[in-house]
Amino acid sequence: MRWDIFCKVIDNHGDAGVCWRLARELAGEGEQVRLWIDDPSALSWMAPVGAPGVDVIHWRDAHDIDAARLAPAQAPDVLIEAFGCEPAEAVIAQLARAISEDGVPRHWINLEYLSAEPYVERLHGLPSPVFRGAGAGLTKRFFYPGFTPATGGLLREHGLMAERDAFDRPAWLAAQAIPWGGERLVSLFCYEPPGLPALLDAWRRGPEPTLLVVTAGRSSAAVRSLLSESEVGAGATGALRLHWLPHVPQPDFDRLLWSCDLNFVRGEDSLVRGLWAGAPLVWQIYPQDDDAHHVKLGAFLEWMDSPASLVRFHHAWNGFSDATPHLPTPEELVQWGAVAAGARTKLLAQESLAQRLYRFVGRKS
Ligand SMILES: Cc1cn([C@H]2C[C@H](O)[C@@H](COP(=O)(O)OP(=O)(O)O[C@H]3O[C@@H](C)[C@H](O)[C@@H](O)[C@H]3O)O2)c(=O)[nH]c1=O
Repeated sequence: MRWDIFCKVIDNHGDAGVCWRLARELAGEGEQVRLWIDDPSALSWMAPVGAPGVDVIHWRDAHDIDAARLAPAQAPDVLIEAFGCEPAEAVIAQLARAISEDGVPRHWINLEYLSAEPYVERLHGLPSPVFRGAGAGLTKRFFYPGFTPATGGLLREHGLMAERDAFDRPAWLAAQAIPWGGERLVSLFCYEPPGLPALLDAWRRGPEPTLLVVTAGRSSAAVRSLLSESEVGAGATGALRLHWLPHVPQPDFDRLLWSCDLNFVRGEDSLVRGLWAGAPLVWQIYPQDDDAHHVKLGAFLEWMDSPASLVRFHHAWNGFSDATPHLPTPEELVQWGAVAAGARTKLLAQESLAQRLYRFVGRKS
């Protein structure tokens, strides 16, 4: 089938990250995928070598499409609109014309944001008639990723767990030049978490040595802003050593999470990757103006069966409470790890997002 995925980059890397993973996975299943994206710059490090079967096209090139001159077979079988981004009219026109001409079932899907809130099960799959523009008269359907069987599920490639099981941690760390000496290894991917200064301070004071692998971009800027020049230069402060990771391709980002004893993730895609890693994780949720993210975080923590210590830590890390995050004790880390592993087991018993997407469009995976 032909799949057209439309992606508008709003901010950060989640829009491109989710769309790229989906495109790559569908192409891996033998699909023809065009990923239309208005700002492909992040793909230069996220996916530097691309993927067979995925054409990345700049959104503006859609203006050159003359829908009236294209055969229906050139229209998408499935048009995926990521996060309500309103795909290019020319491709919608192509879809509409093909539907009217060849009678082949075609689909327009609005891929939504991930949440563990109950509304996701209610809204997943609902139709939304289109009244305006080139698509007037068509119906799109909502596809909500989620954590339960009644939702659209989570992106998970075939064979991911086998790869994770065969993963050689010391070899990968050495290949990335991450100078791990056997100490507690922690990854940091975040915005500017209110709990960061307290946590850096706690790591600095010990009691055990920690190597913090700081990802590129906002995470690294946030940490650097809290250290002195000499600490940044030395890459160390007290019991804490720091490694500044450059932007790495998505598969290496995943391997970073597989390597660490504790992962700090943010947004949407890295949360899912943290769940597949199965190690203790702490999530900085993408903040929303109306504080809707408070409820969203609560729903996720509840779905995870999080113990009180993990809930408290999340509230402090995200600034929902005045408390400062304390270093998790070894016992707490064990408990958080058990919770993460349990969550992963629950998810692995379910179909992946791509498998559910196939059923959604009436195909077997
Ligand atoms: C740091 C780093 C990230 N990545 C990838 C992993 C993920 O695919 C992507 C980061 O995406 P996220 O984890 O979702 O976090 P994010 O904060 O970048 O994206 C956010 O963007 C907002 C607009 C959305 O509303 C949020 O829900 C969220 O998706 O970047 C790499 O591939 N290499 C790297 O070195």
